[in-house]
Amino acid sequence: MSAAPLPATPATLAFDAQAQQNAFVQCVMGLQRTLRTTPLGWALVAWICWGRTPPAALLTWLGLAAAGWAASMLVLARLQRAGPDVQHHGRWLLGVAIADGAWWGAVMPLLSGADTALNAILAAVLCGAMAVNAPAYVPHIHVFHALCAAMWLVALLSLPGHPAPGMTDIVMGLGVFLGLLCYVMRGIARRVVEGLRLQLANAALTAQLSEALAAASQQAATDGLTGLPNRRSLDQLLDTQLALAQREGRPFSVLMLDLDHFKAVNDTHGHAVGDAVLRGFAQRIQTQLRRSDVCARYGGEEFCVVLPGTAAALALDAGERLRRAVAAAPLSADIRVTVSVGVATWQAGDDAAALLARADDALYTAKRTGRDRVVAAPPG
Ligand SMILES: Nc1nc2c(ncn2[C@@H]2O[C@H](COP(=O)(O)OP(=O)(O)OP(=O)(O)O)[C@@H](O)[C@H]2O)c(=O)[nH]1
Repeated sequence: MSAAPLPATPATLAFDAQAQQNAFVQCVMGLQRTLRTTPLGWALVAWICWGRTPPAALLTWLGLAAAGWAASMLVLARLQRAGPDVQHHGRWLLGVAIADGAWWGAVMPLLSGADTALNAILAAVLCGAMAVNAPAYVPHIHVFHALCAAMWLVALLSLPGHPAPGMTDIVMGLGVFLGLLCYVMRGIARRVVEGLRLQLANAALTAQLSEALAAASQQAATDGLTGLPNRRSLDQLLDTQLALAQREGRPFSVLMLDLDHFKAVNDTHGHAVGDAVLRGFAQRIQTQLRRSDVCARYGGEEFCVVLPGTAAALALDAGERLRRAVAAAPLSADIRVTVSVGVATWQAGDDAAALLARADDALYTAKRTGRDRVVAAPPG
């Protein structure tokens, strides 16, 4: 049972083109392999004909075969270097096949004679040669048809005035065998090419899926408005930092930042401007951080900065730096805002909730004592 063909869409047509190119490359490589074993076929023919056909005829055929073989090898090497351009190089492959078929077919007019048994054996050798060649041509089966046709047509040349009885039957039998071989190989070829297309379709689908998955996980971790990591990412980051702190005693701090009187910005200028201010705020903060520091949107106009490897004093400095950077220039158009900052540094026994709660308390103190200031949470 053959695989169901893919429906014709732009994507599947692209797979078709790609599958054809792959098939072409495989065909060229397969032929090179087969041609390397061809001299064994010559040896067989020479052994069979030795003492039974005139040496001049045998030498003529061997010379013809060697010339055709060398030319085919050269063309295939060139095709391999040229790459999988089926449109431009397909006819060269066809040429190789026709030449191969012709010199194999020349066995009959050149080497067959009055000895019917010899003629039948030669025909059997030709059948074997075509059967050996067939797998190499499977990805490009119409070329195999040309090979068989060329061989049989040249074999037909032996018929007019042939001295041996039954020669017509032998050549016709050869034709029947080649016809059957072509028919069977055609079915196999269809399945192979379909398999190649499905393989490519699968690979493309897998690539699309992993891209979509990467985009989805990126989206799930990012705040849509500011492009900063969201609360979910923050939780993961805090877990990592807590594990490091607990295992290695490495300190880290968090800053809780909340824009001052942000409601007034929305009320005065509208929500869209408020959004622009939040984006400007996110950008401003990011320009002030080290590569290892992470600013996440905690929710609304509240943000949380995680400072890995940072003890209390340096965290306070960082908070102050951020506060000044925000107040220094408008965040969007001519809208200036200030920010209040609460600082908390991890201490043994803290989990994420306790650490954030201490930072939040410090932030609340900053708000309560006038805003636009940085307050560190007391230890304990
Ligand atoms: N434009 C915009 N506004 C937001 C967003 N999220 C929260 N807000 C607004 O932020 C404002 C927060 O107001 P409040 O909690 O009263 O705080 P505040 O006005 O900043 O006052 P203080 O924090 O006490 O200084 C509310 O008006 C929210 O609607 C957002 O994504 N975009």
